[in-house]
Amino acid sequence: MKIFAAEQIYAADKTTIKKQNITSDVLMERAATRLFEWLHLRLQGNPVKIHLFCGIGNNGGDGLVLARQLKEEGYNIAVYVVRYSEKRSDDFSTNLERLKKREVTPDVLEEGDALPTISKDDIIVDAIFGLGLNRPPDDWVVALFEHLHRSRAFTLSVDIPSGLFTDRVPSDKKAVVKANHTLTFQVPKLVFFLPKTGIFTENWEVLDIGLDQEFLSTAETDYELIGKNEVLAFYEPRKKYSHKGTYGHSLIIGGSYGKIGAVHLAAKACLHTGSGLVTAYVPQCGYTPLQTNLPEAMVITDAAEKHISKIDFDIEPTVIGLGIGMGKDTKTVNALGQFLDVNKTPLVIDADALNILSENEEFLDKLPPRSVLTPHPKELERLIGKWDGDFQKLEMAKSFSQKYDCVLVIKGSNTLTIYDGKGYVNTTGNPGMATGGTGDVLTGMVTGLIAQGYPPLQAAIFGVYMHGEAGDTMVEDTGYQTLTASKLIEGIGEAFLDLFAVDDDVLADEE
Ligand SMILES: NC(=O)C1=CN([C@@H]2O[C@H](COP(=O)(O)OP(=O)(O)OC[C@H]3O[C@@H](n4cnc5c(N)ncnc54)[C@H](OP(=O)(O)O)[C@@H]3O)[C@@H](O)[C@H]2O)[C@@H](O)CC1
Ligand SMILES: Nc1ncnc2c1ncn2[C@@H]1O[C@H](COP(=O)(O)OP(=O)(O)O)[C@@H](O)[C@H]1O
Ligand SMILES: [K+]
Repeated sequence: MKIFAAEQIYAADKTTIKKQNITSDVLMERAATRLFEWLHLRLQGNPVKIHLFCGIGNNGGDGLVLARQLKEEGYNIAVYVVRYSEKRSDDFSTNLERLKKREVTPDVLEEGDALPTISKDDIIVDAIFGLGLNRPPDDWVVALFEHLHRSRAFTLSVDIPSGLFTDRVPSDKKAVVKANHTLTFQVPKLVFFLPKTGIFTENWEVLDIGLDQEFLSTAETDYELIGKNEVLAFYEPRKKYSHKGTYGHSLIIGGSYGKIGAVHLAAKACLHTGSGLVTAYVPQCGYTPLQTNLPEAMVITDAAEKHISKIDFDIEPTVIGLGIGMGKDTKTVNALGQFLDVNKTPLVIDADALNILSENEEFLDKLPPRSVLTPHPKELERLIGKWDGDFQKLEMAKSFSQKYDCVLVIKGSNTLTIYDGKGYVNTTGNPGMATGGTGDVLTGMVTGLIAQGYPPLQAAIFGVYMHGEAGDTMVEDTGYQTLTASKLIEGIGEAFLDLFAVDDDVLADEE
């Protein structure tokens, strides 16, 4: 699913109004009707008090239309106009008049006014600011946001939590409404997925308001949200007359004394993702544990006992996963530099190999085109330098990826894959995966996909999705705390099966 920038959404609005020959008022009515239907379906006439806080722009207009529809259905509402500006949008004004005709006159809240009492069992609808926010809210509006938060009432934000910009991180966390749920129009917003801005809404949901389909499908966007539909398009079925040679040979290079487990996890994940053959290249201390515990994998050992001192092998791998548990011993650093001088095989690079690249920038020029780099945020900072906010981070990551022609997988709660100026936002995964070794599993999975012929960008996007899906499948049995990296590997098979599972609601429709 595409993620549109605010200007593109305004453009989609305009196109829709023109092509469907409707007014902006009709579009607002349609949007707010979707909000009403969502609430009504859940509340079923429940007399709970609903406080609707409306700004003076179109986000506020949506709130007023919702208030009118709730009133008509007999709900217990209180409506406030948060008068943070003298201006009013036309559709706001039209709908204020309509509401007044239904004998609902909103309380106007201005600087210095007493704030309404809200009980924690009430519901707050936040329609204060939408996509039009262009500067931080005034202090008294921030005080209102804090008042809403202190009430602990369920907070439903319209389109976007008020105070959240679509293109920058707010400098003051208090200046944003903390939403329990956001009902966003037509398309998800990038800020829902970034670490410093995603925290302002616990959940989000898209409401289809019928914007012009042609505009939506033809517009180019900088970001895309990756779910099952997107990765299904990449999936390559296994062929009946295939053999292990068909699915590539992965070489996993890494490990050091005390960190052989990392290679074990990556090699095992690689096998579970379908690589035809897997060989591990480790220091000698890794030989016995790997041969004992992972009989499917072959093992090549370095001359050194405890760390990699030379990367030299006489096999011809399809792809190499490099760096997990490798350490940064001087000999290992030299071995990596010498290896990159001669290597032509596609690479997936993680962990200590990334740190070595950060400290030896000249190595970056030696990477084969479209190498996949999988940094967590700290490794990313070492690679691209410090950033100021998530948006600058993304711009820096895009430049880095372009400069070195690499696929950059920024790991995190919503892992973001960057390539060729575009970002792919993953939707699977859970906090149970925040535990040692899960990144090694991802390296193995992406390596295994490239071995089977997936191009590096697709392998990264698909691997990240499947890794998160494996975590989501397993966490149902283990709970967050017990979801270890080994458990994650056990979930990879389920993640593949799930790609073709028919959703329960589809089955129900057919019955
Ligand atoms: N296709 C869709 O998705 C549809 C979207 N719709 C809805 O429209 C919403 C966007 O509406 P919007 O453009 O009127 O913006 P919104 O945020 O309501 O108004 C803010 C206004 O306040 C001002 N202002 C800004 N910052 C300020 C500040 N800090 N302190 C004080 N003032 C400030 C600024 O004016 P300024 O003062 O800068 O001239 C601005 O005009 C969107 O989120 C969705 O809810 C639906 O109705 C239909 C379909
Ligand atoms: N809160 C979270 N939600 C979803 N995925 C997460 C979360 N925390 C971590 N992960 C995932 O777990 C993996 C952790 O990788 P990494 O930090 O490299 O761990 P390690 O080095 O121990 O293997 C990444 O793929 C990351 O996206
Ligand atoms: K809002």
